[in-house]
Amino acid sequence: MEKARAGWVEVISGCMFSGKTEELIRRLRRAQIARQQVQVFKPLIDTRYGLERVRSHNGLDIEAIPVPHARAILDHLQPGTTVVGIDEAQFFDWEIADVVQALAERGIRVIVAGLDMDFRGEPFGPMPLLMAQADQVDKLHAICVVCGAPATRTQRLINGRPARYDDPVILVGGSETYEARCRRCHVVPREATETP
Ligand SMILES: Nc1ncnc2c1ncn2[C@@H]1O[C@H](COP(=O)(O)OP(=O)(O)O)[C@@H](O)[C@H]1O
Ligand SMILES: Cc1cn([C@H]2C[C@H](O)[C@@H](COP(=O)(O)O)O2)c(=O)[nH]c1=O
Ligand SMILES: [Zn+2]
Repeated sequence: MEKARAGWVEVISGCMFSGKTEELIRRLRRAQIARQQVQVFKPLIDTRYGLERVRSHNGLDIEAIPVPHARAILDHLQPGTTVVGIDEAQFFDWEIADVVQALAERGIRVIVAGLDMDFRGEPFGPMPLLMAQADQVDKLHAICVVCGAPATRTQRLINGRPARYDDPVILVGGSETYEARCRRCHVVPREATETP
């Protein structure tokens, strides 16, 4: 008996503005050109660019299905789908790792994009687990807006000042609240006395 085609998991990670969504869309478009059947999912929490699209900071976009939790991806999966894209994976519950594994076991190529670290520089949600279980991981860099070096961190600014360590982890937003920064220029005050 012929063995089923093996699936594959790719993770595209990095800080905000590093080109994760751009790269996700590039890979998905190439898959469509290759006549693969593609489905794209995103967490319902991210409503920045309209409900049913994933969009990059420089305006590329692709149709996407918003889902309230990871398991719902399996409910929406169509029988002929061969490639699944998932954006903003850091916002999903931990079950996303099992869902991604299950898709790969069904022979599907899964391409996941998400923030590796939150604004504090700490691992973000299920991303470390997804990265550990992936077949391929690409960590992208942005440009530090302060010094021009490669950026690996995301700076959160509240009223123009660095957000403090005890701020809530989840705050949906774009360039009005976040900047790409290198390790040296990234600031997260821990103590009240450190805030100007
Ligand atoms: N500091 C920055 N460094 C690099 N690209 C930036 C920066 N600020 C804005 N951009 C724009 O953001 C685009 C990447 O957007 P996107 O793919 O949505 O990133 P991500 O999904 O990683 O947040 C770049 O091609 C560039 O046009
Ligand atoms: C660092 C950080 C980011 N977020 C939010 C802000 C945006 O809505 C997304 C990231 O989008 P992108 O496609 O990577 O540009 O995540 C957050 O909620 N908490 C954080 O610490
Ligand atoms: Zn810098």
